[in-house]
Amino acid sequence: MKQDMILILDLGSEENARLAREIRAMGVYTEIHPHDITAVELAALPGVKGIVLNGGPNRVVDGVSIDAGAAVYESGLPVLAVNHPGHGGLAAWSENAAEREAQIREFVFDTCHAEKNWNMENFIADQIELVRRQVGDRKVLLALSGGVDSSVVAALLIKAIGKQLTCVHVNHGLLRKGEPEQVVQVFRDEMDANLIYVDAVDRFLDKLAGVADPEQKRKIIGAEFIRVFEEQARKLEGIEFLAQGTIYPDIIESGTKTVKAVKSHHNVGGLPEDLNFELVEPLKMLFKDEVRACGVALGLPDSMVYRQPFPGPGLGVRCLGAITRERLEAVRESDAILREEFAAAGLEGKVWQYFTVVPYFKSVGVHDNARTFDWPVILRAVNTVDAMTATVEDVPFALLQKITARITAEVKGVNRVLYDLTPKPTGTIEWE
Ligand SMILES: Nc1ncnc2c1ncn2[C@@H]1O[C@H](COP(=O)(O)OP(=O)(O)OP(=O)(O)O)[C@@H](O)[C@H]1O
Repeated sequence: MKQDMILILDLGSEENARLAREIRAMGVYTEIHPHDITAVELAALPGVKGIVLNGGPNRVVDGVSIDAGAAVYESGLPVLAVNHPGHGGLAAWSENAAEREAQIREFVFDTCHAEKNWNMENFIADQIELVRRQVGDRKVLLALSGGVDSSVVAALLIKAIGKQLTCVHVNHGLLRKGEPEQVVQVFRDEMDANLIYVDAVDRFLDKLAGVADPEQKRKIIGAEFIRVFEEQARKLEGIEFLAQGTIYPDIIESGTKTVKAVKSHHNVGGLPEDLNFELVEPLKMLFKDEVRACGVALGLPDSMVYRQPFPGPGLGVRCLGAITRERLEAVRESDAILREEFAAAGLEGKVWQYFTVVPYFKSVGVHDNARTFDWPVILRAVNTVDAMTATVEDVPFALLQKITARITAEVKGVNRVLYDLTPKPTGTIEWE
């Protein structure tokens, strides 16, 4: 490993992740570890130059105050205690941004003498080496959605182990226009990966036929995905590893007391035990913006690396109620027009998330002097910082009119366009 590291020990502070990002932004690598790290574990971490004990009110659990073990205080490494009474250090990080930065810099550079050697090039070189060491000449399987995380894992592993990696992309019919094609083009054609493309559209849509309940729809999509992926995995011989796009927030977001509670929501969970894979998770120490930077450094297209968040069940939750192929096409086509027009208007990357929804009722319209009875398309465009609350984008009226004209002219079965003006709360971002 080529990097110096500042270790942040988790005493329950909610701002560990923020601090870790701030230090990384200064060019020094950080990791967050549980407060009860042992001397052996500590010695096994490469390049540690100093330790921050980030305290705060949460370090008292059930009346008992958590503290780091003797290993930390006896390590001989510089230790900065913050908001951790009885241990000196700082009473608190400053509220003032410039002062806070100065406090961090003083510890990282003046006290610990850490070097600024955290960058994507070093990270990628290190991960390639680690993956090669872990995998040897054996084989790895990856479920590749075309989303940011699994795409970056794929690009990294192709670099590290080439054809020892097999990627499986499942087209369940609920992806956006052009996405399955882009996965094939980028990974099979341009990066020469072993890519298995599974056309499971009929399977998914048949299973979903007549199912109107949103929760039920999500469950069916999730369960069917596991089934399809498992079938593919069983057909392949000699695979010992499963690669996953686990990222750092997946690991630390639940860690108020300790980071040991690794969340499994990101995993291709639910695979039968007898498949018995060992995991390869090369992005598990990266924050989302670092994952994107890694993707760019590996040569992935911007449209893949900067794509807006997309729900796991895909367009299935935007084709309201029981999914039909016709309405699903109306969602896909109208979504493509919305994305095209937002990009042309310079809103791509500025608006957090925007998409279209097609409900299951129809309304009367007129086209070429004839009566129509077709669906409406609902446009949604929102901004949010944390997805807990969201505001509605103030889209220029002329742009809304242009999008309306295109959708009603180009999308089959649609005769009306509506704009959703509801912030969150009271409306959620997605409709289902
Ligand atoms: N259509 C698909 N084909 C293959 N793998 C998929 C597909 N959909 C999801 N996966 C796998 O399941 C994981 C979790 O999917 P989820 O929809 O929650 O996306 P995510 O957490 O945003 O990750 P990503 O950015 O890779 O899509 C993905 O990382 C990928 O490995």
